[in-house]
Amino acid sequence: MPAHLTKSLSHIKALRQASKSPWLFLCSSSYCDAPHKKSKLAPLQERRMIDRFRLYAKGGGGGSGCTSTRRSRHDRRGRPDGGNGGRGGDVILECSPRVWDFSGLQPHLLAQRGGHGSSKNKIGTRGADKVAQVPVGTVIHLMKGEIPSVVVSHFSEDLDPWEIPGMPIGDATGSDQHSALTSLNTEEDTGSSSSQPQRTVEESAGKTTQLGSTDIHSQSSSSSSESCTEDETEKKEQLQLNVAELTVQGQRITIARGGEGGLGNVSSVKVFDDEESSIRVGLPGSEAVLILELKSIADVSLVGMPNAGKSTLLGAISRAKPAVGHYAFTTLRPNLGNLNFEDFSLTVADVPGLIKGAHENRGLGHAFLRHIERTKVIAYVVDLASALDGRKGTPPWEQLRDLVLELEYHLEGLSNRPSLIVANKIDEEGAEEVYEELKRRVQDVSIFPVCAVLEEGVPELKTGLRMLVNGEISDRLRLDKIMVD
Ligand SMILES: Nc1nc2c(ncn2[C@@H]2O[C@H](COP(=O)(O)OP(=O)(O)OP(=O)(O)O)[C@@H](O)[C@H]2O)c(=O)[nH]1
Repeated sequence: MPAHLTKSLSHIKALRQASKSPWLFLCSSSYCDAPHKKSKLAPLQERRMIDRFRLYAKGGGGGSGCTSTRRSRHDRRGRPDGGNGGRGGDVILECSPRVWDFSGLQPHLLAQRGGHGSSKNKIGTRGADKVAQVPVGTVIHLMKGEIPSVVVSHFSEDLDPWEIPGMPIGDATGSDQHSALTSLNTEEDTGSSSSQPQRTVEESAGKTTQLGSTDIHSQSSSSSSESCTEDETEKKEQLQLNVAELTVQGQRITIARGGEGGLGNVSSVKVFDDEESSIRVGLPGSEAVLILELKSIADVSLVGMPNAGKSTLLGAISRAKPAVGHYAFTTLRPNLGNLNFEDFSLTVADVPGLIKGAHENRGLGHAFLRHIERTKVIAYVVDLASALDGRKGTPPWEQLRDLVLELEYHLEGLSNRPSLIVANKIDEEGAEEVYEELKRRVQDVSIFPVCAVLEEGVPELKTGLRMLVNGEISDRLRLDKIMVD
């Protein structure tokens, strides 16, 4: 036996012997455990969401048709009885609230190919669809391939007798479904979105509908340009079309279609010999390369520094139950809550805390600045008590200045939308004076003093939010209206 092996064997024997002694056993077991101990990962890195994802999808190829002849004693020449090949499966994206980002997605989605036809007229089996779940608020940019098509059959709600599947529907569900999959601008024709003609989508297994003309908000076009400036490589690859948005639970779109199966010789299609083989072979599935981008969709975003009390506030104004903690970045994902009025409801997103330098991807950075892009109204939440009693926090007016700057650095004009200020933690000692000072230093925008914990000032705030979303008031927080020392 080679010398080094003898040496290691004797080492193992020594360890075994040592483990019989209780003292040494403790030592050896702790030694053995060491490599299994989970290394402590930085929590933010560990849970950083994936909000952009490049996806390749390919539909399953069609199965081949069969060439077969059935002969019998009575029919010596025989009759063709080869069945057609089965159709390949589709690749489908399904909108689901169970997933929050794209971390669970595979970069290559391939659907199953169709089965081959066989004798006795048997048609090949249809290839299984590949269904991948994507979060609510997924925007799809197309780099290569066909425009995705809506799968209508998936919607579980029963249709009313007067509704025809696939027709544009006037009610809320229908309009949601309709607006959810709208063709967006190409980069080249940004700005001409509203005048784009209606696009018809090719039929996909008899389950497709027409895509409506685009009515995409200016934010989408700005986001497309923003996303491109952000990633140079994508720019080179020429992101040609931003094609769809998935906003309603259960929506499905086909991003790559399965190929049709080849014809069996039982089909009464006359073919010449040289065409024979090509017509029998199933067609390949379509291919697509997509960029998925996640943006949550809400009417109002609560924007504030970490620990300002945004999650507590969301819980106070809606039925949402976000995690609340006295440490920064308790919120790692935007929480959504519904604010219901008698005749109206609006969605509020609690966006994770922004810090100085968020536009350079500090803190939770870009991921959440993008969520703000998709909200109509901004509610700036400031902590009145952050600089009280010798605490080293930032006074509310400075918090506001930093927040506006971060939004503007991220995307010019992002802060220029209807806004209000929530002056939170009014219950703390000395907060009243800070609130008075805040009113003096910040002008032209409504300030609502609130104690989120005790739900004080919440009804007034709700009314303010409603009026902003409805467009009854349109205050904006402007940098030159914030007085900082
Ligand atoms: N005194 C007082 N404390 C509050 C109030 N609202 C929230 N807090 C406390 O402030 C701390 C932070 O609250 P969160 O709601 O987690 O703050 P957040 O802004 O969501 O924090 P991030 O998730 O880091 O962005 C918690 O300890 C809350 O209990 C309030 O009105 N008064």
